[in-house]
Amino acid sequence: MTHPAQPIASHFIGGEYVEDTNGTPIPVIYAATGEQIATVYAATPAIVEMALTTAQAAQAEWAAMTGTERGRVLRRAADLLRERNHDLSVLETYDTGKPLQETLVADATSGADALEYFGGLAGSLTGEHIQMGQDWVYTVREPLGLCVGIGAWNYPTQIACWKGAPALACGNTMVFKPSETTPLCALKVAEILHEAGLPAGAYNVVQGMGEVGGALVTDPRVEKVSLTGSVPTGKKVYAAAAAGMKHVTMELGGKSPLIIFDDADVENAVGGAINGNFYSSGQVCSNGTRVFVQKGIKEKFLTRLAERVRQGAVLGDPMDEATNFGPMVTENQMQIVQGYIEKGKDEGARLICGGNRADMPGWFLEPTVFADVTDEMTIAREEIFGPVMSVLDFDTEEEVIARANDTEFGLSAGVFTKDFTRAHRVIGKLEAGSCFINSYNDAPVEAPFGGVKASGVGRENSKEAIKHFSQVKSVYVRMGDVEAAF
Ligand SMILES: NC(=O)c1ccc[n+]([C@@H]2O[C@H](COP(=O)([O-])OP(=O)(O)OC[C@H]3O[C@@H](n4cnc5c(N)ncnc54)[C@H](O)[C@@H]3O)[C@@H](O)[C@H]2O)c1
Ligand SMILES: O=CCc1c[nH]cn1
Repeated sequence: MTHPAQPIASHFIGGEYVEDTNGTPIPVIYAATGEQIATVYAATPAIVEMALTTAQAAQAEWAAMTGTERGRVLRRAADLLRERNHDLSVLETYDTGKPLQETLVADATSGADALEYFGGLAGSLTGEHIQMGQDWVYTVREPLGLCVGIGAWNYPTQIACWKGAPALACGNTMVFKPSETTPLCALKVAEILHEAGLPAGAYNVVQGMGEVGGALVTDPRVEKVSLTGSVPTGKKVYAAAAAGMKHVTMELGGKSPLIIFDDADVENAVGGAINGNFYSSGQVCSNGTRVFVQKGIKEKFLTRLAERVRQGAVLGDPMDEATNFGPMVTENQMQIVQGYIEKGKDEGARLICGGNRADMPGWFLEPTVFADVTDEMTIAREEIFGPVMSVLDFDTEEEVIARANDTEFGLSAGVFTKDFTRAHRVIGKLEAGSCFINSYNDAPVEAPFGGVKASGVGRENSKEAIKHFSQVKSVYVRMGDVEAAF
């Protein structure tokens, strides 16, 4: 019998599902059991061509609609996502393995927020009037044209919406390629957008690995590439886009610092460290995986952290809403993370809790905390993308700022302290794009999201995203005669 997660077809192009079984088969494995629940086929060159031609052809009609009309479609799609949140969350859980307790509140709901927010902004996209004596200049905010979105596997619905919503609000069309690991959810986003009234072809989904992504990025018809992925992929995609002088948004990896001062509320700091390391089993780009704890509260912090992790983490069937900690997305990702745990032990970090594969089917790892981690250790330098928290000690504010910034990454950073003067002073000196004070990992659509340094270029969400999916035309208008030299 066909599994309920099996999509109607692999791709969504021109407002309908499209299949081409000549592409490489991509098995979809449910991470909680290891069972194959669906198969999709990577896009062939013919499918890539169909998607690009269709999206390019749809752009003029979509851009010609008023912003209010475009916004109405996006807001209708947001309503549909919310109405169908339960089914979409179940699908997200099948796609990623993340527990339903999480997907019910963080995935289709976050996608709906993006569609609602950018739908609301679409009618307000205006230019400026600049008076120049009698003459004047006006500016027009124009769409870029055909945009490509490429997703990572940790938030398949959210990423499809975070890229699609601002692109469409500005009058662009999109071809979106989900991660080959989680190909299911973006198809539903495309289906719902068209059900909400999007013109056929304005948002298309094609499946495939890096090769398909590469074909999309290098196509001369594409004006903009928005990637969510790792730093190595980001460097390749940015270079390929630059060769065609394309606009880019790069949402890449991190190794973010979370700094906890002696005066912090310990329970809140522990809560922040848990949210910053164990949500989605640690598979979150912005995670604060280097937890710097000032020496005065170190042992108190570690004791409460270990108690809360041991007593609170419920590993189990992700479809059971009592489960709050799911498996790694793939067996391969689990093995990568296991390798880092072994490195942590070998390099002398002190294991506080976890450290093992859980004794159950699927790719489950225990939430793991290392203490006495030093800056040179591999687990303190490389993005692990799994449930492994490194706790490092520090003495002074100046010292911790320098150590926090000593990384190629710059996605996020957090500070816990009761001294708000210090909180703002420290945040002001941290090299990171998305920061938190006495909190961690909040990502509302109203706030810009993105990194500095190797963690990325551009911003998603908020009004900032509009700037990254549109360009400004300026028009000088002379009201009098033209003076010329001859
Ligand atoms: N900053 C953010 O917003 C954010 C959010 C989620 C995940 N991430 C990062 O994503 C990474 C995990 O996701 P992943 O393993 O899927 O990343 P990845 O870099 O392996 O793949 C990301 C996407 O790029 C595609 N791709 C690979 N090579 C390509 C090429 N040459 N040309 C075009 N496309 C190509 C993949 O098929 C996939 O769809 C982590 O580093 C994580 O930090 C960042
Ligand atoms: O994984 C990165 C994007 C994100 C952060 N918080 C929620 N989604």
